Amino acid sequence: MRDISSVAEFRDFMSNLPAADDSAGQAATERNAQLTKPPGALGDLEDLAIWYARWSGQARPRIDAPQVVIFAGNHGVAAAGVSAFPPEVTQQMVYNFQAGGAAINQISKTFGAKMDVVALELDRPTQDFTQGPAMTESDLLSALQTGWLAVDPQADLFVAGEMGIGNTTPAAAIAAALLGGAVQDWVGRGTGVDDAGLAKKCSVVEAGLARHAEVLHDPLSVLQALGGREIAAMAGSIAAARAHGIPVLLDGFICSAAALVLHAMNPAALDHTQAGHKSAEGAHARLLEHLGKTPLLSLGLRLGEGSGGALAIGVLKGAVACLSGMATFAEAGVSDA
Ligand SMILES: O=C(O)c1ccc[n+]([C@@H]2O[C@H](COP(=O)([O-])O)[C@@H](O)[C@H]2O)c1
Ligand SMILES: Cc1cc2nc[nH]c2cc1C
Repeated sequence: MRDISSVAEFRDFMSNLPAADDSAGQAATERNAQLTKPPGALGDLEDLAIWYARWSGQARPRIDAPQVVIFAGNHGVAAAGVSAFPPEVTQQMVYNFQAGGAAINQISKTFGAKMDVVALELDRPTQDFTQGPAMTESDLLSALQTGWLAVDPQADLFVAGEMGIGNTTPAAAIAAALLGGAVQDWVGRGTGVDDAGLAKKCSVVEAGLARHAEVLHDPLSVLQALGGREIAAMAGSIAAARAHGIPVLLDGFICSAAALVLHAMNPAALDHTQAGHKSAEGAHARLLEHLGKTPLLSLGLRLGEGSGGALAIGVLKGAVACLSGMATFAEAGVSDA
């Protein structure tokens, strides 16, 4: 599928997802067993490389063209005082990404990833979700499409990142809506709000859940009612990567909330993804548990902008280089056990 032309078509795609390439996975598993190391000595790197083989469809894969995309969006709820920073920082950081001055520019460069920045109508924030749906259906579709089209079909690895002042609030609202539990368990300090800010975030999320109670059973309606453009774009991009056969590294809490929407639509939706890292935003660990994902890194990051996902490119590249580049016992003349 080259594009999505309606929300219904997206739903259809999500219920008919492409499968992994089991024969590439099988060949990679057999090769891994012959490599010059004690069985299992590369630990989680072995399963990681085999996972990449299955989802890239290459028995002896290489990672040469990773792509990081940062989706930026603005949020009506930001006006309610839910962030430690003012909303204009979203646009200012977009300029910083474009000028090469942000953390993600340095991390992408370090791991040989191309980086794209996609700003989604920053001068038209979503509606405050305590007052009405954050997005119209047409806003939702347009953000899903923007995300879908941002994925370079030639990329061999994709990292979904975001920038959006206030967006830990919609991310928490999505998680609370789809997974239940106490709102406080999903709300955290984001960019560093104080106790009053934290209490405000909880009441905003409570009000959003109450306002949209009738649509909470449907994941895409939750995304429309409580989400944001960059969150919907990340969801669209993760789905597009599946369509193109491109494995994905997820980033932090907001990226994982976008991924959760897809997972709620189809429990197999994230099989082509790995959690790049566990963020310091407290609810991220809980969210990853629900998604059944073990993070590759846990470095206390709470930056967003794809940073944790992009750092994990290094780990995945190392895993794949070992699988594909190591000699076998027979090739190296090393005695097998
Ligand atoms: O990725 C994370 O887990 C993460 C945790 C806390 C904050 N952030 C970033 O900080 C912004 C959202 O924080 P806030 O306080 O404005 O909701 C947004 O630009 C995110 O990229 C990101
Ligand atoms: C400065 C700044 C940089 C960011 N990068 C991602 N989210 C961010 C939030 C702020 C406030």
